Amino acid sequence: MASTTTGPLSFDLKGTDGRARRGRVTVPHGVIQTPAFMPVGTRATVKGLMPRDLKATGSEICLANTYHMDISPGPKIVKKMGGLHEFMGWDKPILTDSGGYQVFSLPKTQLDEEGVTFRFEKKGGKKVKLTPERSMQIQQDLGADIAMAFDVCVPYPCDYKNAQDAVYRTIRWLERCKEAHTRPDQALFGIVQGSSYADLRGLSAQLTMGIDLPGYAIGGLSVGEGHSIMMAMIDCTEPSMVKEKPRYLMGVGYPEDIVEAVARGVDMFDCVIPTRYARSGVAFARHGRFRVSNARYKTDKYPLDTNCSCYTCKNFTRAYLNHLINTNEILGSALMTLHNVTFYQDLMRTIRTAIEEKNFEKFRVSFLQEYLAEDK
Ligand SMILES: CNc1nc2c(CCNCc3ccccc3)c3nc(N)[nH]c(=O)c3cc2[nH]1
Repeated sequence: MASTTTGPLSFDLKGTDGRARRGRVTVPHGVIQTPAFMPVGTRATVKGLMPRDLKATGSEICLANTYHMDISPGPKIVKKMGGLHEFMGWDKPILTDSGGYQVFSLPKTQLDEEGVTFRFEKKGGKKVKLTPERSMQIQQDLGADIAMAFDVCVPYPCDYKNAQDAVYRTIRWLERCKEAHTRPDQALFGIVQGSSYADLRGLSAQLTMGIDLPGYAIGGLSVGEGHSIMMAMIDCTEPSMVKEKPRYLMGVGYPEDIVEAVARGVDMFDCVIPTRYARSGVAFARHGRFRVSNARYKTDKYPLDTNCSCYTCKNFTRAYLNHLINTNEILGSALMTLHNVTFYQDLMRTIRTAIEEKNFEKFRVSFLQEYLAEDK
């Protein structure tokens, strides 16, 4: 087993099956078995789940967001309260994003070499500037185990020149992030960009690998390009990424995206899908996803997924969840979220076992066959 330690993060590559990898990430607050799914908790909470429930899903790490935390309550308060782990009552690993991606989705943002300026409407349209240095300061105050570099994630589609400019600016900003990042117990991850251009993906990967860091993310995907371009871009990027450090595909994704990305060498994932879809009444199961709020489930006495052993599936019927979601009851969001995140974590556990047993390809084919079957 190859083990690589860079600062506060160690990565053990325990085995491979084709390009799929079975590993383990160790950071100050604990161990993350990979391939891993990281539930998104934007404002220091995974919406609808108490930390004890989040643990029950099998989640070993959760995410919080710099941009949202900067607005409320502000990093200085979180720091004063002992940092994110103390503040949110989560003693396992945490990862924070840099805020770049979030501000790009806001209207009227302005980008220049210094950083990104955006208007924050809640403060009476006050202009706020996020820079590599400021993003590092906020993330160091928040105190997550892993911090993300401040990058430029271009929308899709994007013309070649803008995508190329974003690749070079992201590298210049990564240098500034590394310079500004001094917290010894926090790992900084670089982010590879390049939009949907194979040559820019390879260039960005090589330039990013040239900056020694504990781990690296594949950014700029899951922005509307669709599954096949996403997979093609992973194929352009992954071969240039160092094998002995973790690879994190940002913002991905549906179960079918995750399974196919694991097959291409990705170790870590994050996505709002299981939590956001739960709140809108969409449940995930082996045979695909379905909207339990649909009238056909009004008298359905079965659990969401008969294979699932989560608290929701052990105690409640689809009929009851149909009722809760259709009456907008808080319990509906909580029970659906608990199930969906458990489904994702059970999928990751099955993936890890399949890689260990060297039958990941067989698992990939059989999972996709059942999950994507038309006769839902
Ligand atoms: C959904 N598709 C997608 N998401 C992307 C993100 C955000 C990933 N989610 C992180 C998060 C963490 C805490 C709270 C909320 C979200 C990206 N982040 C960065 N920095 N760079 C990207 O290129 C980039 C690309 C993405 N595509």
